[in-house]
Amino acid sequence: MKKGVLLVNLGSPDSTSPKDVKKYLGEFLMDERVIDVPLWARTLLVKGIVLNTRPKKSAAAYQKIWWDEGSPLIVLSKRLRDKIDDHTSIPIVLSMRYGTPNIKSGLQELHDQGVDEVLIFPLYPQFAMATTETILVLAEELRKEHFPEMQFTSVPAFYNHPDYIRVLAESISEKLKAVEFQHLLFSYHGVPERHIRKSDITKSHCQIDGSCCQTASPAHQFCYRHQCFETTRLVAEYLELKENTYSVSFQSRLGFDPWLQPYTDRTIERFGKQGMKNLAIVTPAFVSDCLETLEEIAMEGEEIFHEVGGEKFTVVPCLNDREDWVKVLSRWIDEWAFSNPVEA
Ligand SMILES: C=CC1=C(C)c2cc3[nH]c(cc4nc(cc5[nH]c(cc1n2)c(C)c5CCC(=O)O)C(CCC(=O)O)=C4C)c(C)c3C=C
Ligand SMILES: [Fe+2]
Ligand SMILES: [Fe+2]
Repeated sequence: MKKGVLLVNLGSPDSTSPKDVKKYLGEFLMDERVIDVPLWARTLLVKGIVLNTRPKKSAAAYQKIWWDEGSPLIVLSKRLRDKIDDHTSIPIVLSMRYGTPNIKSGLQELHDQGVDEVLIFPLYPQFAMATTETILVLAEELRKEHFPEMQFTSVPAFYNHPDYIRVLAESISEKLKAVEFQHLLFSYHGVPERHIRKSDITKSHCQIDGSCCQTASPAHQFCYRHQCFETTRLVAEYLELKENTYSVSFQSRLGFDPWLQPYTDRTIERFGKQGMKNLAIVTPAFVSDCLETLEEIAMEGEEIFHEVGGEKFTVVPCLNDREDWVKVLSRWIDEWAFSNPVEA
């Protein structure tokens, strides 16, 4: 059998035009693992309401961060793929869950290269049904329908992997070594609380209260909230951060359901109002800089902080195509490809 890797990230619109943004948001938000309500309700909400208003607003936000080469998320993911490709001999293809290049074309590309054993590699450190799970489910549907001879293995969430923690912690320490900051905020993409309960394999562990995520449980294999806290705890331990000098918040909420709290925008506002002058922020749910880090955090977040009296707002870049990150990913891929040889 011949091995290959499908790296998968979230995806972006093809351009910043409201038409392309509408197409992208339509695909994204009609995913039953993103907006997890019955099809009729999702259709009414997304096609009847959200797609009539949000594309214009989102397109304006994308225009603020778009690069000459295209969407930062896609450009940075391509750079990462190319650098990994320089380190390893097995085929590496990049796909996006929404928009282009899509997962079907990625699998086709691997198939055309003779690959029949594929490592599906969702580029998300923490598991969520709206990210990792939707990739794995779609890939499996496509395999059954179009590539039945292929075999898939997938990379589990790496939120607590020592290599990931080290690289993330080093990236923070590099950015902050010459910066004075009073507090480091770990801002993760939010999800509706309902998603956490749905992913609870024990069906009773996740209460989304003060203690469940700190109490050992098999539910944590699929608990996004627990995994965010663990990433934070391990990075804080690595960097020897003192208690009360760091905390967790959740950004990018959409709609009226309760999402994971505390919300990032309100946290930034509260810090400023309490008199904090220097705030640093890191966004570990994203491995590539994107709309949510470059616009929502680095632009809007900074504006909120300044409006309430904050002075210095430092944003740690995502891992993107950092050399140590590329080396870690290449090694993980090589370990999968070469430590487990399939008999001829
Ligand atoms: C309504 C539901 C959404 C859920 C649940 C959600 C979870 C989730 N998303 C990411 C990563 C990214 N999201 C990005 C953009 C984005 N996310 C949503 C909605 C949900 N995300 C929307 C509507 C958008 C589009 C922009 C907008 O209109 O606000 C991005 C950036 C994409 C880019 O092109 O740069 C990323 C990355 C994670 C990790 C996650 C759950 C853990
Ligand atoms: Fe999102
Ligand atoms: Fe939990």
